[in-house]
Amino acid sequence: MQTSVIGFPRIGTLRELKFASEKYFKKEISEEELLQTGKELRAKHWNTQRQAGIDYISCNDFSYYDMVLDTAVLFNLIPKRYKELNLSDLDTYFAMARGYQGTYGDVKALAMKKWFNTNYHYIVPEIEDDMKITLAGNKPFEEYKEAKALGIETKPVIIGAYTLLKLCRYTGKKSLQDIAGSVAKAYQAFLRSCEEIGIPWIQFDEPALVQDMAQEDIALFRQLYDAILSEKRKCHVLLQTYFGDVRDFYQELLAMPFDGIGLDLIEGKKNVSLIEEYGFPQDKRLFAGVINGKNIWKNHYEPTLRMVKTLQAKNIQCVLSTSCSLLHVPYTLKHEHRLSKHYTSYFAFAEEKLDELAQLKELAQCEDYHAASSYQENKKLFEQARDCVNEAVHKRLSRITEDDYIRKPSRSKRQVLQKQKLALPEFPTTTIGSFPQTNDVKAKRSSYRKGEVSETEYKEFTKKKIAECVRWQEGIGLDVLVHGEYERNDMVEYFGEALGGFLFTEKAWVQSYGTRCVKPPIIWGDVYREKPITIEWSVYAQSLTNKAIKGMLTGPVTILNWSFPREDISIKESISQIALSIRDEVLDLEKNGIKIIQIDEAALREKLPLRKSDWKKEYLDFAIPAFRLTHSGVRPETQIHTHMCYSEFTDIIPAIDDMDADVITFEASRSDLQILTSLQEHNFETEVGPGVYDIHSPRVPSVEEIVAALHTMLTKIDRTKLWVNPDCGLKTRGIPETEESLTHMVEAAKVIRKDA
Ligand SMILES: CN1c2c(nc(N)[nH]c2=O)NC[C@@H]1CNc1ccc(C(=O)N[C@@H](CCC(=O)N[C@@H](CCC(=O)N[C@@H](CCC(=O)O)C(=O)O)C(=O)O)C(=O)O)cc1
Ligand SMILES: N[C@@H](CCS)C(=O)O
Ligand SMILES: [Zn+2]
Repeated sequence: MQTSVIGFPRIGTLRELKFASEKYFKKEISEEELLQTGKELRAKHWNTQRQAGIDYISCNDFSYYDMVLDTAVLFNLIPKRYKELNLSDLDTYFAMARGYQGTYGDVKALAMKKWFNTNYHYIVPEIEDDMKITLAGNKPFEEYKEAKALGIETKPVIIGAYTLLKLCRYTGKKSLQDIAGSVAKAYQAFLRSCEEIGIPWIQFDEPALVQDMAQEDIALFRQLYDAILSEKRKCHVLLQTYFGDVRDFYQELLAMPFDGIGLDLIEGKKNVSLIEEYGFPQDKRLFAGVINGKNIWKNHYEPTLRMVKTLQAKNIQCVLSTSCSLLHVPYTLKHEHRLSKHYTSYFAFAEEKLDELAQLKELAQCEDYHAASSYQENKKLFEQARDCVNEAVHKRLSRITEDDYIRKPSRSKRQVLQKQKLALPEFPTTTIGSFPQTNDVKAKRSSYRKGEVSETEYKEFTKKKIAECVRWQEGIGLDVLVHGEYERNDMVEYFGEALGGFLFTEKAWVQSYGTRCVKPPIIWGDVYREKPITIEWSVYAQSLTNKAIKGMLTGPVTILNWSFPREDISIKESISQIALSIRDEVLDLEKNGIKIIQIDEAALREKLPLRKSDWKKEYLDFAIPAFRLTHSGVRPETQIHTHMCYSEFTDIIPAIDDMDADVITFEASRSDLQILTSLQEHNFETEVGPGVYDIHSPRVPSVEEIVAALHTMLTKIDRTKLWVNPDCGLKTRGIPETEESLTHMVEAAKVIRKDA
C-alpha cells in the first residue's frame, strides 16, 4: 500500500508567495528575490510531504500564478500580443495573467474562468492560427531536479492534453480538432524529456473527463493519448481525474496503456460502482481518491477502510490518494489558536490530511485494524453527537410554503413601478459594491481584531471611509451609489462571522486566483441570523445622500458555495437555512429606507453539477428557489439586484431569469460579450448590466472603449434594460485607477445617452 498527493497548496502557509509577488508587481523586489521565495516554498512543501511519509509527491504543482497558464506557456501557447511586448519570460507570463499597461504597450489580460466546480480560477489559454505548438519550457523538469537535489523523488504534474484543449479559447479559424495533432506531438516531446531525465512517474491531470463526454470527445481523447503514449518508455504515466466520475468511458479508459489511473472516490461516487461492476486491471495502479481535497472535515476511517479492503480483496494495486489537489483547502490547523479543540478535533486541513493518508495506509496494511488506537480514536469522534442542531431553525423551515418563494406582482409590473419611483436616467450607472480595500482599511481592521483599537474608533474610521466614498460617487455623477463594503474582510467570510452556526478561522487561506486568497468560513451547525448585519452601514450611507444607496448582501447559494459545508445534512437544507437568514436582512434593509438591495450570487454557477443530466434535480431546483426566498417578501417598488462573476452562464439563462431579480450585473468584458447573444435569444426579462470593463487588472479603460462596448451591448439588449457598471467589485484595485476608470465609465454613459 502506498500514498499519493495530487497537488499541494502553493501560496504559502502565511501567504508568502502572495506578498512576494505583489512586491514584485510593485517593483519592490527583484525577479531573483521572487524566484527565491518560490524555491523556498517548494522545498518546504516537499519536505512536509516527505516527513508525513507520502510516497508519490507532486512537483510542478507549484505556480507563480496558475497551473493552466503554466501548461500553456510550457507548450508555447503565448498569443502574439504578449510576445510583442518583448518583456522577460516572467513578465510575459504575468502580462498574460494580469494584463500590461506601460512603456512597452497596452494589453488586456487573458480571460479568467472558474476551475470546474471550485472557487479557484484559471487563466484561459488562447489559440491563434499561426501559433507554433511545441515543448518550449522546462519548468516541470527544473522542479523535478530541484526536488531530487533535496533527496526527494517527485512526479511532475501538468494539465493533460484533453483538458487543455477543452479549456482553450480558439480565436482564429482553427478548431480544437485542427490542433490536436500538434498538441499530442508536444506532449510526446514532454514525455520524451521525462524519459531522458529518468523520471519514474509523471501525472497528467484530466479533470475534463468527469464532464459529459460525447462519442467525439472519447475519440479525441483516444487520438491524443494513442499518439502521446505511442513510444516505448520506462517513465510511468498516471492519468489523474477528479471532481467526479468517468462513467462515459470507464472500460475504454482501463484498456489504454496508462500505468496508473487516479479516480475521485469522494465526489465521484459512481466511480466506486464502476469498479465494483467492471473491476480494475491488476497490472495498473489505482490511485484511489479517498481523502477529500475540497472539504475540511476529518475522514471517517471506518467506511474508507471498508472500501479499501474491498479493493484489496479484488487484488487491485491500490495507492491511497487525495480526491483532488489540496489546493482547495487551507494548509494547517497549527495556526488556529482561537478555535477550541472541541471544534478543531473534527477538522483536517492539508497537512492533517497528509497524516490521515499515512494513518490509513498503516491501518489498511493491518490484518485487523479495528483494535488500532488511531482507528478507535476516529471511530469515537464520529460516534459522538456534535452540538449542531437548532430546533427553532427547523421549525421555521417547516413553516415555509410555496407562496414564500414567489414575489408579487410580476417583474414586468414591478419594472414600470420602479422606473417611476426611482426616477433613474436611461442607462443608469452603478458599481458592484466594494471600493478599494486599501492598506489603511486592512490595517485598521487588523488592529481592531487584535484589540489595539476600540470598536468606536474602528466604526468611526469605517464611517469616514463610507462618507468619502459616497461623496466621491456623487461627485462623478454615478446614479446608484454603494457604501463601499469597507467593513468587510470578504463578502462571504463577513456574513459567516455574523451568522449563528458558522465558525471562522485565523489563517486558513485558500488561493482563489493569482495572489488572491479567501478564508472560507465553516458551517458547523444550523444557520440563523443572530442580529442585523449590514443595516447600520447602509443606513449611514443613505443618510449622506439623496441618491439611492444599494444595500449589499451576499446570497445563500454563494455563502454556501464559498464556505466549507456540513457533510451531515444536505446542501439544500443548509442553503434554505441561510436563505431565511438573508431574508431577514433584506426585510430589515427595506424597513430602514433602503430602496435598492443587491443580493450577490457570484457563485451560483459554481456548484452546478459537472454533468448536465444532474443540473436540475441536484441543484437548480433548490438553488433558484432559495434565492427567491430571500427577496419574495419585499414591496414591489423595492428594486432587487443580483450580481454574478466569472461564470459561463449562457447555458442556464432561463434559470437566472427565474431568480426573479429586477436587475442583474455580471462579468462580460473578459469573455468578449459572448453572453449577450444568448440573452437576446432567450428574451431575458431581467434588466442587465454586463460589465463594461475588467476590474481584475489595473488597466484603465478609455471612454471610447467603454462607449464601443455599450454600442455592442445595445445591438442585443433593449435600451430600457441596460445598466452601466464594471465587471465586479473594486476591492482589489488601487484608488487612482478606480477613480479614473469609473470617471471614464460615467462619461461613456453620458455619450451613449446622447448618441444612442
Ligand atoms: C469575488 N470573488 C470572491 C470569491 N470568493 C470569495 N470568498 N470572495 C470573493 O470576493 N471568489 C471569486 C471572486 C474572486 N476572488 C477574490 C478572492 C479574494 C480577493 C481578495 O482580495 N482577497 C484578499 C484577502 C481578503 C481578506 O480576507 N482580507 C482580510 C485580511 C487582510 C489581511 O491580509 N490582513 C493582514 C494584516 C493587514 C495589515 O495589518 O496591514 C493579515 O491578516 O496578515 C481583511 O481585509 O480584514 C487577499 O489579499 O488575497 C479578491 C477576489
Ligand atoms: N459585492 C461584491 C461582489 C463581488 S463578486 C463586491 O463588490 O466585491
Ligand atoms: Zn463579482
